[in-house]
Amino acid sequence: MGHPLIGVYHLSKTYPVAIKEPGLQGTLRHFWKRKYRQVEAVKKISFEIESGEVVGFLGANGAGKTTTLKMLTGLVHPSGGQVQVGGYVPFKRQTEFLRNITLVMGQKQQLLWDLPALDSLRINAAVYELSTSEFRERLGELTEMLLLQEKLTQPVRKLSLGERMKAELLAALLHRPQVLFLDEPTLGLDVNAQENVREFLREYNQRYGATILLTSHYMADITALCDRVLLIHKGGLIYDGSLQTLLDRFAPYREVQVDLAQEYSSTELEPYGEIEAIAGHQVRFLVQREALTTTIARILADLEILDLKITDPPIEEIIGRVFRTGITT
Ligand SMILES: Nc1ncnc2c1ncn2[C@@H]1O[C@H](COP(=O)(O)OP(=O)(O)OP(=O)(O)O)[C@@H](O)[C@H]1O
Repeated sequence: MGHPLIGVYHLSKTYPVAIKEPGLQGTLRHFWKRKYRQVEAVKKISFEIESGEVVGFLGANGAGKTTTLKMLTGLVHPSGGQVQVGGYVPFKRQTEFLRNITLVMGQKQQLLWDLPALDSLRINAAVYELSTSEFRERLGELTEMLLLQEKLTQPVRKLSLGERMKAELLAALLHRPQVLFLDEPTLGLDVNAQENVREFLREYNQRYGATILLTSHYMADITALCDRVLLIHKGGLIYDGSLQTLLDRFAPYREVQVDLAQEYSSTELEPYGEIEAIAGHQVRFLVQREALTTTIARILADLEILDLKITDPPIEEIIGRVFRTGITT
């Protein structure tokens, strides 16, 4: 058996954080003699990822996802354990390693605000030493996949958030990396733009056999792209396995959102499922998966409704359940 493409073994990161005591005395003492507290952001996590996999990396705010991605890309030095990506030690930041990977952070941008994206892309092409024909060919291909045609010649500040994110992805993928680390690539985008980005990532994975590790707060991103998920909680890895198993065990219900044509009292609505929230004419129910079809049939038959939507419960809700119930496998 060969090595996995990505190997992470007992990887840890502890950040020293200076503590300041309150008041002027504290400030002076802080100045002369700092005291540090250790924050264990990532605690001895281990996992392996094979070439071509798309893996979801889930965890609540502050769980340690970004820190892990930074160790995988060599931006942060691990405090303990080992990590290799494609046979390279990320923190050495060797040119060959950097040519093979990319890191996209939804909340940070690399494109220059006042310039057309095309100008920034030319800079990237020069940094990665692409020939003119390689640049043209990749630009053409990615522009078409991302439906960005006439947008690249406009100053970035004039693009919508979704268009900007797509241009960021184009910039991050111009050197055709084989391993993509994506931190919240759909953050803040509207549903339609989220869908476009997802569709693009799926196509990129299939066309180039690229490996993707991605974090997202949107369950829809994960269900659309990932068969496998890693779940991190307070720095520790608490689940590594199929998404379906996780959903079956910890999200045995779905969320049904109904726009009612008239007002109903909660007593009238209760028989249809556990009421999560009522706001005006909108009600959200939690319904067991196996009761879903019969429940929806009853809602449609009994109530006057304008619209009905079925979604997976939010990621935070699932993580909460996993943690409360505990994983035994
Ligand atoms: N440079 C740093 N110095 C000190 N502490 C840090 C630093 N970066 C992160 N931390 C702490 O480490 C922990 C993990 O943070 P991290 O950003 O990895 O979490 P995350 O899972 O990515 O969260 P989010 O979803 O909010 O981005 C947090 O408690 C955070 O405050």
